[in-house]
Amino acid sequence: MLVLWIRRNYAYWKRLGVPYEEPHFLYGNFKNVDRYQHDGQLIQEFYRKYKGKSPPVGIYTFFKPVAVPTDIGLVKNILIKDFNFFHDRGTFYNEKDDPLSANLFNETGLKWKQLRNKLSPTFTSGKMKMMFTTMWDVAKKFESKIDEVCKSGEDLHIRKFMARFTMDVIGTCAFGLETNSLDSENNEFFQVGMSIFENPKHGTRFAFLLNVFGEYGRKLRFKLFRDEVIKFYTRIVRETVDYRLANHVERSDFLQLLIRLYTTNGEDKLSFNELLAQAFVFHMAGFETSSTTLQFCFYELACNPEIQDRVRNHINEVLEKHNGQLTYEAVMDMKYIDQVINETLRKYPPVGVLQREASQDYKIPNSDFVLEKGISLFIPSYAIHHDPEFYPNPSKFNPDNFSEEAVKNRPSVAFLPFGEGPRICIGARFGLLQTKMGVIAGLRKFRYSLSPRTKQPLKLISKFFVLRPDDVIWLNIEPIS
Ligand code: HEM
Repeated sequence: MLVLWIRRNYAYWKRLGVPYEEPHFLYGNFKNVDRYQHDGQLIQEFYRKYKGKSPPVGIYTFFKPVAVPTDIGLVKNILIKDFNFFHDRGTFYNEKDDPLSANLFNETGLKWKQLRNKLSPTFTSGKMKMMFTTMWDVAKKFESKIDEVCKSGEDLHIRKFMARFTMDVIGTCAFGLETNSLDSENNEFFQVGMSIFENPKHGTRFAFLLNVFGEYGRKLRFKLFRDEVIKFYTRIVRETVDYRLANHVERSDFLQLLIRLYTTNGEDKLSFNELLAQAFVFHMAGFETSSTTLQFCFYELACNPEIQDRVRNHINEVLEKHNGQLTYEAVMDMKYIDQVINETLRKYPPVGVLQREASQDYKIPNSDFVLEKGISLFIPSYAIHHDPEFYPNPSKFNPDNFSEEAVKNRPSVAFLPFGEGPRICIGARFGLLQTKMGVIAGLRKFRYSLSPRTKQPLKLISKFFVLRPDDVIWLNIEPIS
């Protein structure tokens, strides 16, 4: 019976006449993910093979059919124009046993929409401006810690360093907590936060399996996160909320905005678990994505000294224009850094595949194919970012890919580091700002080159979805006189 069921599932794309990749009997087309490949690179193989031949290619995660759009027009329709058909991601969560998992990223339907409306005001440019000074205080400390490493003559372990910086930024901006990870890694915040990605409860493959069997997963009481992670965040958020309410403490951070929604009696009210899940996702999504971006950015700057010099000169020129004052306006004026960060996000998008699920049948325009209700979609952002049609010589690190002219001449959805449409990353502004602060603080006074200890070429992996280098990147640092 089981074999028949599996065979029937694996005949899905053939029955519909959609070109497809032959699946492995158990894993579908995801046999090598986690072990040899990250999901973005795997999907890239299918994208390259079927682009121009069929608007979607059919694959399977385990037994579930997944459509991979290979046509940029279709990508735009799914993410933006016909979003009403594709408002959910279809990712697993289990509100009852793992409250952290019922967050904005995983929520579906009306609940997602209401939550998104409530949370969007948290991330306006006005709010970012308010957080600027707090962020820059952490960045200055980051600069002084680099100075210490520089004076010691040791190489810089770039992953840990960047993670410590972004952990402290998000710790203070999201929770109002001085996490002090830059002083020492031996604090619970850093250790537990890092463990989510270093030692995830499930690998990418198993997380995909949970997406396939969501209902059964909930019945069997599967969780996305380890018990110690759930306990830690529940305790820390509970203690901080109780303290602020009892002592009438108000701060300009994300938690304060969530507390306001928690204490209101109006329609916008959040329960404690809803508050907890959002505080958690801001923390989790907020530090690792920016930290990994900074890591790849400094790696590329070390490999491309002329670009590194150009960024440093640009910082100095803009600062001079702003009377030497590092203000929010001066940072916004540093356009070449935006180009460098965008090029980093193009080459190394932290999230290499965007997920969607069809909530109703969808006929693909100008074709006979119908994406049926319940079908998963994997938008191949990593593959699109490495497509020579949009980026000539895609393996070259070239910030000029983001000159005004170049951006104008490309479809907007050819650049998807934050996704697109109503489900675009809610924290994109914050992520970009903290990454930019890291670049400024890291580059003003120091020059970087690749240490011989760094293995080349870089091998990419993704544990728990976020792309990162498999081996440690070590950099040499020199002071700039
Ligand atoms: C460089 C930094 C970041 C990158 C590259 C990034 C990337 C992404 C991507 C690709 C998505 C999925 C979008 C889609 O499916 O269309 C996403 C969603 C999300 N991100 Fe980010 N992110 C970053 C920073 C942040 C920060 C700082 C926060 C919070 C403080 C955050 C919170 C979220 C949340 C809550 C969602 C789910 C949004 C929804 O479904 O409505 N991210 N992010």
